Parts: sequence; C-alpha cells; structure tokens
Amino acid sequence: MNRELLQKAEQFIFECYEELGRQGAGERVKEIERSIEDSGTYQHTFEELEYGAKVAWRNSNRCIGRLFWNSLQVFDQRHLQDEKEIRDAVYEHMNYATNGGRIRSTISVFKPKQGNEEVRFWNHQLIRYAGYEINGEVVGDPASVDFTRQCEALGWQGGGGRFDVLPLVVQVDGSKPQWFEIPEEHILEVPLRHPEYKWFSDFGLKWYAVPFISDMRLEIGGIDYTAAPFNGWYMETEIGARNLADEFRYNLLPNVAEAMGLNTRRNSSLWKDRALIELNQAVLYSFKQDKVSMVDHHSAAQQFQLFEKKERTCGREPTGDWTWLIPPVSPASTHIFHSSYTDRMDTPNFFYQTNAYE
Ligand code: HEM
Ligand SMILES: N=C(Nc1cccc(CNC[C@@H]2CCCN2)c1)c1cccs1
Repeated sequence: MNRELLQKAEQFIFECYEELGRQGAGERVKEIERSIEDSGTYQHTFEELEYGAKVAWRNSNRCIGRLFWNSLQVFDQRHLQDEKEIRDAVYEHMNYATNGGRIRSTISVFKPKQGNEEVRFWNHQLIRYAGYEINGEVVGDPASVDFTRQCEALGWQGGGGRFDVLPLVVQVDGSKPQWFEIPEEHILEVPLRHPEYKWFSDFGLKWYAVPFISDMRLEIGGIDYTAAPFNGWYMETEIGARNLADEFRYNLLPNVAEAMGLNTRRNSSLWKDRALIELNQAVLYSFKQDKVSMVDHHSAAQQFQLFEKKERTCGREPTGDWTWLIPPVSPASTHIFHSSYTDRMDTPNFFYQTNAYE
C-alpha cells in the first residue's frame, strides 16, 4: 500500500470537498484507498481535477496574476494516448485560449505519470522563437539555442531567422519524440511599433501574443501531471524588460538608445532606463492597437493587491516569492516592493521537472 500517496490524496480530498461544500469526502477517501490497493494509484473526478488546477495557480508564489485563479478554463485530455491526438488537443487549446486576441486563461491536462509511463512536451513554451548559434554569434532567441539544436537533431530544419517558431515536440511513455510544425493559423503575433517614434518599426520586431508554459509538472493530491500546458496573458515587462532587453536574450537596449540619440557611453545619462521605458511603451501600445490582451505592471500589481485582500477575506494568508513578484521595471512604484510574503510551497502546485532531453 502506497501510504504516502494515500496521505496526499486524503489531504487533497478533504480540502477540496470542504472548499467546494461537497458531502461524502470520507466515502471518496475510502474509494481512493481501495483503488490505490488495487492499482497503486487513483483517478481524479473532473471536478477534483478542475479544482486542483485552479488551486495550483492560486498557490503559485511567483505569479502576480493570481487574482483570476478561479476563472481558469480546464480541458481534461487524460484519455488521449498517442502523439497525433495530443498534438490536435494542443492546437485546440491554442485556438480557444488565443480567441482572436481576447485571451482566455486555459490549461490542458494530459494523462498523469504512472511508473515510467509519462507524457512530456520538450518545449519550455508551446510557442517560442528558435536560436541559432553560428561561431559565437546567435541569430534569434539565445534562450532557445539548446532546444533548437534538439529539434534539428530530430530532423526539424529552421529558416535561420530571428523569429522562427519552434516545432511542438511530444514524447509519450519514453518512445522517440515526435515533432510537428505548428500551423500558422494557431499562432497570433504582434508586430512592435512605438506611438511616437516612427523609426521603431524599422527594427522589424514582433512577439507572440500568448505565453503557453508546457514544461512544468502539475501535482494534485499526490498525482503528477507531467504534461499540463497552461496559458494566461503577458505582463508587458516580460517582453519589453526581459525577452527583448536582457543582454543574454535579444539585447536591444543599445539599439533603442542609439536611435533615441542618447549618450550610451555614460551610465549617468540613464540611457538604459530611458530605452527600457520606450521599449515597454512600444509593447503595450502594439498589443493594445492589435486588441491582444496584456496587462501593464502597475495594473498587475493592483490586481495582485486585490488578490491578497480576497485571500485574507477567505481566511487564507497569500503566499508569495517577493523576488519574482516585484516587476523588473520601477519595482518600488508598486506596493509589492514594500510588502513581504511567506514563500511556502503548498500543493496543489506547479513544479519544475528535469529536462525531458539530456
Ligand atoms: C492571466 C494572466 C497571468 C499573468 C499576467 C501572469 C503573470 C505572471 C508573471 C509576470 C510571472 C513571472 C514570469 C517570469 O518572470 O518569467 C508569472 C509566473 C508564474 N505564473 Fe502567472 N500569470 C498569469 C496567469 C497564470 C496562469 C493561468 C497560471 C497557471 C494556471 C500561472 C502560473 C504561473 C506560475 C507557475 C509561475 C511561476 C513560473 C516559474 O516558477 O518559472 N499564471 N505569472
Ligand atoms: N504571463 C506569463 N508568464 C510566465 C508565467 C510562468 C512562467 C514564465 C516563464 N518564466 C521563465 C522565463 C525564462 C527565464 C526567466 N523567465 C512566464 C504566463 C505564462 C503562462 C501563463 S501566464
């Protein structure tokens, strides 16, 4: 008898039935106990799965977007077995979530790990740009260089551009992973332009509209969902202050600062700071013009403050990882900077897992 699994299941069921106001938690635990005795595991009902996924989001200490935890759309895809039907479910998720720009927070849950049978996406995010390293120089996203090499080793051939969308890579029960070029009808992108600086569009920059995290493990009541891709919408700083700004990513601050005519030879001109603001302004402006959901870091912080209040009203002290919750631009202009949070990992939750590829 797997006593550890039974204990985790018991804790989850009592919390779940209590919060949902359901009767029969005791009977349900007995049923689960019999199942674990017979098969070494147990199956969540859809209601338990849906609640577990929502609470996993609510427990995500590094997430500033948790106010909307209860509106997560949960797709139960645990019945799917082969790579092609899993691929098709991913495409359906992308379409539903993208929704022409009115992004809907969504998670698709594929079958849980059982022994050494598990489903894994090799992608960090379902949509991400390739990175090609050629004698020390990188074209595209430096963060994707390793995964791009893996995709090429599987037979994928990229176009060598700055914004090539990588293939979807699905691995089922340890067999050879299958890769699929994602049809462009599932990929919404936003070309980046600036409200005042007409020269900005000459950089030829764009970013994908929807972030889909596909490499984290969703744990609910001791069950490990190793393939449970989820999406929300972006906070602008993720694109404008990190993905396009980090020196080890697209490293665009010097380019923007030069085009602004700033003195990039002296830190004290604050050229990096001025370039950062205009880059983030361009991201917000472009997404707004294209009617693609996005939140600015001030509004996101205010929403998080409301989340904190609502949690305390429900008798729960919100947990958080301050180092990730503060935005990378003007952090002290938000209440988060002046607050403190306990970084306790409650379950259900999302966890990192070892890379699916070596
Ligand atoms: C709806 C809009 C949402 C916004 C604006 C948002 C915003 C963010 C941001 C800015 C981060 C930090 C990411 C980074 O710095 O790399 C984050 C982290 C995170 N979010 Fe959210 N989020 C949203 C929805 C969601 C949803 C739907 C889920 C899951 C169901 C989720 C789960 C997480 C998790 C697990 C992390 C931590 C990731 C890690 O440790 O690497 N978020 N979120
Ligand atoms: N807005 C989002 N951002 C987000 C959320 C979780 C994880 C990530 C990716 N974080 C890792 C990246 C890559 C290194 C540091 N940042 C982004 C969302 C992604 C999926 C749902 S919301």
